[in-house]
Amino acid sequence: EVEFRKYTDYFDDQFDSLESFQGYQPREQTFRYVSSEEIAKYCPNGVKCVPPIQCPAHVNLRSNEKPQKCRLSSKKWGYCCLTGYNLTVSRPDKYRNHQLRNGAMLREIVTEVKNIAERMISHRSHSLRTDNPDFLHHLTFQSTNRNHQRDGKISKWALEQILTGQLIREREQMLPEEVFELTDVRDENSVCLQPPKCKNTQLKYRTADGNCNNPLPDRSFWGAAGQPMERLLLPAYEDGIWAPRQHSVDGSLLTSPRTVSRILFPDFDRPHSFINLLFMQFGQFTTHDFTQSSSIQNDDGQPIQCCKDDGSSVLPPEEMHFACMPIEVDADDEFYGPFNQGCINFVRLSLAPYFNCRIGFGKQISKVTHFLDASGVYGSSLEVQGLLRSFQDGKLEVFPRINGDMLPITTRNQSCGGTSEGKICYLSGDGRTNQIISLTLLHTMFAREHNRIASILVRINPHYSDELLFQEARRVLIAEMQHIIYAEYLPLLVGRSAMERFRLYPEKNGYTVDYDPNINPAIRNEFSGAAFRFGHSTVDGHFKMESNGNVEEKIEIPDVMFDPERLEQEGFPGALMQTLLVQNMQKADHSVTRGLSVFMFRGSNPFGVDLVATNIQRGRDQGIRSYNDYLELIGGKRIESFDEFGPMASRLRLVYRHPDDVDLWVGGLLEDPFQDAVVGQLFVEIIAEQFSRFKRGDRYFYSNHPKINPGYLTPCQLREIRKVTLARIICDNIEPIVNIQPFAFLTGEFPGNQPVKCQNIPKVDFSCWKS
Ligand code: HEM
Ligand SMILES: [Ca+2]
Repeated sequence: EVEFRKYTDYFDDQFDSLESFQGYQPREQTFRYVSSEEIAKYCPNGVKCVPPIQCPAHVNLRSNEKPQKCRLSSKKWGYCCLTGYNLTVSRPDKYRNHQLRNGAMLREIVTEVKNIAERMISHRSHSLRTDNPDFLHHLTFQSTNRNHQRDGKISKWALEQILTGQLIREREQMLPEEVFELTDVRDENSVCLQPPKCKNTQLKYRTADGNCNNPLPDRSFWGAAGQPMERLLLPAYEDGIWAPRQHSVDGSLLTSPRTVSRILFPDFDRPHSFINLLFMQFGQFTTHDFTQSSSIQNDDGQPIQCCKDDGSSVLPPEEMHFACMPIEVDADDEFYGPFNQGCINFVRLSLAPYFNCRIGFGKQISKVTHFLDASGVYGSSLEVQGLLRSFQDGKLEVFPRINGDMLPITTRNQSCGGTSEGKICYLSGDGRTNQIISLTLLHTMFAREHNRIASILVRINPHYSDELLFQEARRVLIAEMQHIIYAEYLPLLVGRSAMERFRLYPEKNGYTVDYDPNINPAIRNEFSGAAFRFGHSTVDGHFKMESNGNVEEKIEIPDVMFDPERLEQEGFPGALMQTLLVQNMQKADHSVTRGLSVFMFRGSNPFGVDLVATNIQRGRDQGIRSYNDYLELIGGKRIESFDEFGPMASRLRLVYRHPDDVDLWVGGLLEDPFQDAVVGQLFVEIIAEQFSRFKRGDRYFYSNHPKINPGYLTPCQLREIRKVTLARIICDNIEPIVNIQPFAFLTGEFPGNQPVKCQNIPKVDFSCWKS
């Protein structure tokens, strides 16, 4: 505690002396915090004391302000906070109170339930056949160089903890909070995970796995690969620990997500009026930088099967793995019915272990670094980074082919599905690269950009070693990506008001001093499990490939999932990029292409997986609370009648019993876009909150001041990075693009965005990198 105070004071001193900095505009102070460490009895007039989760760290606080701690009525401490204080979301109180047993009895219980937990985990159930469409779905959870054994071990530890907690609660009828307070639930065989240690907190370059970003010793792992997702609100797990949300507030079972999908998410062609498919594809590419969940597997590492072999129905309970949550399909399903498919495979997500054998509610693991650090290009571990480098002149390994440099072809025969002997599949920093061909194209483009930067750097600094060239080029590429995200991507996605309220616009000049070591950059479940999945609605079912202004070929997206081979056809990458630039994306609404909702990953099957149903089931698996709770979190009014959803009311009534049941992903997409944003207001808030964490919780954020960022850019370099646009990167790396709209995410028809010659798009001058 003492050390921590010293550290934050140190930051404060820095910030005070920085105010005179060029470009740093002190904002009007809305509220002066007293002393952060003191716990106040009352908050100043008009300010409420709320649990920390309700006081998002970014709103109305300046970099040098820390929220005042205060005493909540529950005796715990909270924050004096200007936002979120009208929140009343509370946990349903359906557990009987209980007196804790004495220590000896507890130990006995722990040993007993641990044995049960272990038996559950090692029970080997059916493994999914490789020709099942869900097999490809399962592949999207794989990392580039997955260490099966290590992943399996960590997943096992986590499950053991959680199942132990669940079993104790059930047996002893305890409140989840009481279970969490048990301080010692280990026995002699327990393996307790310790927080990783960071040897050097002043490294110039980011680590590969994101460790050592936060300079405080007890937080150095924040945002690192393998750390859990966190939450905006407490989970809606039905037992408070990990049981999925499966019941309506009236006690009946929630409707199957497949039924919700059929009734609420038809496939309409509703193109956005001025945003193109590149925006959609860049969104998925960015997603894969900050999140990758993982599904629980059989003990031997094989994917779990939850439906009968022929898919006609779910497995009988005694044969079903505890991680199964199969999606049931109605007999009258107009799509799956004729194929006699009564069941879609679905397996729950892996969890991250708590440190020191503590017990808490289930927290889903994310396998990639939570930071926006181009981990999709470089991998989320040193091991993968090593695999991707050529170790010559700082470059990534690529292979010159007919269309220019291509990513290495992976020899792991499963990366494009089990039945794909001889299929071409590429290797990059992310395991999902081959999922759809346009994603593979972006991975190819950014690998080329890295090598382009490295080759310029070696020219101006011939004395640099391979390592130095690699790290410098990586640092530049990460800065470019961060700049594109905050300057070009986000303003379209969340709109002007949120960009301002959450202070997300990149500064025009000078350094930023926004970093706050109190902000954990970790992904929120609500963000990755719901809000950022808005993107699924923006996907178009076809790529309309043009030639001289005529549509020459319509490529159906399921035909280019896990099958990127066309990138090797002469001219194809350029033609596909041109399509992404000119074809409009679909609107973010309650319409999703059948390419995702029934044909996804169909391979050679007549039917595929339903991504809409998967998103809904995933939210329930993660215990994401219902739409209404989040409306309240952002200060909105709860929906009391379905009529408030307008024309969708009658359809909603068919699939939900009560407005409080509406799943977050569903409710969010039913909202009209908020002002000039792509998504509705609730998703705007959740997304902006997260991107403010990516900015303010990342010490290495490209524009951070030298006193904050050990890998800071010089003023001259920063000035150059601010010239970067996605259009420039496309010009530099994708042939034969010679004309392009300056603002790459808007179609060329958008006023003022007519395509211009590449030579008229500003370029980064690398002379600032000479040393
Ligand atoms: C281009 C076609 C796309 C396909 C085939 C696709 C497919 C998938 C699949 C299969 C999952 C895992 C679902 C689960 O089991 O929970 C997923 C997750 C996700 N997708 Fe997509 N997606 C696409 C585009 C997008 C776009 C455009 C965005 C956002 C702009 C997006 C955002 C997400 C997010 C945030 C997740 C959660 C990732 C995680 O935490 O593991 N996706 N997607
Ligand atoms: Ca990352």
